[in-house]
Amino acid sequence: MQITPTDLPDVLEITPARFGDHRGFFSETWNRKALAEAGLDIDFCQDNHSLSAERHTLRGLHFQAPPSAQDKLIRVVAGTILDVAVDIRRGSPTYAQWVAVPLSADTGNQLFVPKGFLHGFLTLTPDVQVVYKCSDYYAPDTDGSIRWNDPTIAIDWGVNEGDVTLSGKDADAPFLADFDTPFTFEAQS
Ligand SMILES: Cc1cn([C@H]2C[C@H](O)[C@@H](COP(=O)(O)OP(=O)(O)O[C@H]3O[C@@H](C)C(=O)[C@@H](O)[C@H]3O)O2)c(=O)[nH]c1=O
Repeated sequence: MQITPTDLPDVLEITPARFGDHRGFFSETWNRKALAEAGLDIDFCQDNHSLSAERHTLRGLHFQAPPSAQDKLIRVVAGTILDVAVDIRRGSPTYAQWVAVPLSADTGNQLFVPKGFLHGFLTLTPDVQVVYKCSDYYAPDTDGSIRWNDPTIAIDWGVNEGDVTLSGKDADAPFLADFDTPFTFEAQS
């Protein structure tokens, strides 16, 4: 397993080992002990799986507010996405900054997105299936979205507004400037 920090220190790219043979490959996609030894002992309790049929489907930018905030470990089992995390922790030195990491079924790489970050992805191929682990249960009352093309965040998605497929909730999501973030930055001691 290889763990690579991104430009946002708490967002990590994780690439599990794959053992290939004449049949294909085998990979441990999550091993709690191995991740705990790397400093990520997360008590995941829910697995999610989504299918996005069209290329350039965009889901995001999502969060669940405390007390139902979620750490997420995201991977792709069919196709390729551009996976994005945005720091929305009040007082963070990287507030409103984003990272984008391509995740693909071919490489099996994963993104760890902690509490306090927005998460979203753009599909780069048709028929994309994304699976991810969450550290808290779905809580619709605390579920929220920030506009995917928020001008303050200014993510370079590489697509034009008219070219993306969005849910109604995401198309009408508020902008960051109109949003009082429920997350506070906690400096590491
Ligand atoms: C997220 C979620 C949704 N649902 C339901 C609510 C709704 O009827 C249907 C579709 O929900 P959404 O439109 O919110 O699905 P989607 O847009 O795929 O939402 C997901 O986007 C990615 C980027 C994330 O990071 C996830 O945490 C989640 O927010 O599924 C659950 O039952 N459990 C869940 O955990």
